[in-house]
Formats: sequence, C-alpha cells, structure tokens
Amino acid sequence: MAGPLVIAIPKGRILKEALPLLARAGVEPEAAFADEDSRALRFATNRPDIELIRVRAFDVATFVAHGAAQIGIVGSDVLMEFDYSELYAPVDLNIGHCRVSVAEPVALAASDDPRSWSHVRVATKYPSLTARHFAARGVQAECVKLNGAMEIAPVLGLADRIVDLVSSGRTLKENGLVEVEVIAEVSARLIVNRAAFKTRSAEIGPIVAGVRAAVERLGRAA
Ligand SMILES: Nc1ncnc2c1ncn2[C@@H]1O[C@H](COP(=O)(O)OP(=O)(O)OP(=O)(O)O)[C@@H](O)[C@H]1O
Ligand SMILES: O=P(O)(O)OC[C@H]1O[C@H](OP(=O)(O)OP(=O)(O)O)[C@H](O)[C@@H]1O
Repeated sequence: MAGPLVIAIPKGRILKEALPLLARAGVEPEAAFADEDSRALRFATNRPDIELIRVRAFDVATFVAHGAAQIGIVGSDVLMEFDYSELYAPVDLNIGHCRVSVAEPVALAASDDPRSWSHVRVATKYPSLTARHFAARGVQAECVKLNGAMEIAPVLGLADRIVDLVSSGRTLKENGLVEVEVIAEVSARLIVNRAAFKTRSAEIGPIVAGVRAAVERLGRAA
C-alpha cells in the first residue's frame, strides 16, 4: 500500500493564491500550514490520504520530477527552466501571472537595438531558459547565475542585462531598468509526476479534476 499522496506547494507568493484553489478541490491543510512562524515543512490535511509539503519554488519541480512528491504547484517559469520530461502539467491555474523578460539600463536601451545583438552577458536565475532563448535567436549568451536581486547586477557592472520576472514593472523602474524583450508569459501550473499519474491514477485523477473545476468556477465568477 502506497503512503499518502504528497502535494508540494511553493513558499512565497503563489502559496496564498493556491490555497483557495486546493480548498475548493476539497484539500485543506492543518492550521500550522498558513503560520509563517511554523518551522514544520510537512503538514497533514483534512484528507488522511493527502499531505502537503512547503518548499522553495524551484524545488517543487525537483520533488515532483523525482517522485518524492506526486503533485505540485509551480510557475511555468520554473518548468521552462528545468524542462523535466517526468512532469505532466495538466492544469493552468490562472494565478501567479507575470512574464519572463530581458531588461537593461534605461541609458543603454536609448541607443540599443536587440536585433543587432550577437553576444550578451546576462545576470539571471534562469540560465537554461535564457541560453535557449538567445540560442534560438542566434545570439551567444553568457549567463551569470544569481538567486535573487538580479536588478542590481547592471549598475554594479556584473552584467549589462538581466532576465527576470516582471509583473507591474515596479522593480525594474525603481532600479533604473527597462524591459526590452518578453521571453514568455508565466502562470502557475498544477504538475504531476508522470509515473505516479499512471500507477496512482485512481487517487490523482480526482484531484486533478477537482482543481481544474475549481479554476473554471473561479474564472467564471471573475
Ligand atoms: N512579481 C510576480 N508576479 C506574479 N508572479 C510572480 C512574481 N514573481 C514571481 N512570481 C511567480 O511566483 C513564483 C515564486 O516566486 P517567489 O518570488 O515567491 O519565489 P522566490 O522568491 O523566487 O523563491 P525562493 O525564495 O524560494 O527562491 C515564481 O516562480 C513565479 O512563477
Ligand atoms: O514587476 P514587479 O511587480 O515589480 O515584480 C517583479 C519582481 O517580483 C519578483 O520578485 P519577488 O518580489 O518575488 O522577490 P524575490 O527577489 O525574492 O524573488 C521578481 O523576481 C521581480 O524582482
């Protein structure tokens, strides 16, 4: 008998939007899950057959790809970066909307034409996605991997350009940067480990269907 199904949820901004969706799909975590002071990483739910883990956004994809969790919620930015063949992403959750873009200092952009680039040095949390994007355009990209605060890299001379998430554009603006190219639109997805989807379909299928129905109901109500 397999143990409980494990659903991996990212800490941070997607968490708040994801919980109402899960609740509408009939999965509600114990109170400690929403307590930011709690140091626990693994939580029971109202369903004895389902537990939740709270991990970093990038690690959600890794846990699910390796089958340590069977289901997860993750931004499509993370899926594009890892490109794991073990992951199936059956539901666009219509939350966590933003875009992954190339940005550069306002002064550089004034006289720059992205179509003329042959080589770029880019600070990013997404080196794989960035290299693929530029390779497809015939541009050689040298990536400097950072884990956050990419926006300060250009002014400090670490890289001329950045590839990062943009939503309102406020972070770019406050750091003297401007968006020059959109690489992809981003939203959060429900992901499932492909092998588990086959071997535990009786348990996973209804959860996927429940989340899909919750997204559709919320979309109609909006
Ligand atoms: N400004 C934004 N607007 C909307 N969605 C966003 C925004 N920034 C990030 N996201 C989405 O939320 C996900 C998690 O981002 P968040 O900033 O909460 O985590 P993080 O700080 O990158 O994670 P960690 O601290 O684990 O490295 C991203 O992968 C993306 O899909
Ligand atoms: O266009 P905006 O609305 O300003 O949003 C963009 C910012 O949001 C994300 O960072 P977040 O706030 O999640 O902080 P982080 O650096 O910890 O990822 C992203 O990395 C940008 O820095």
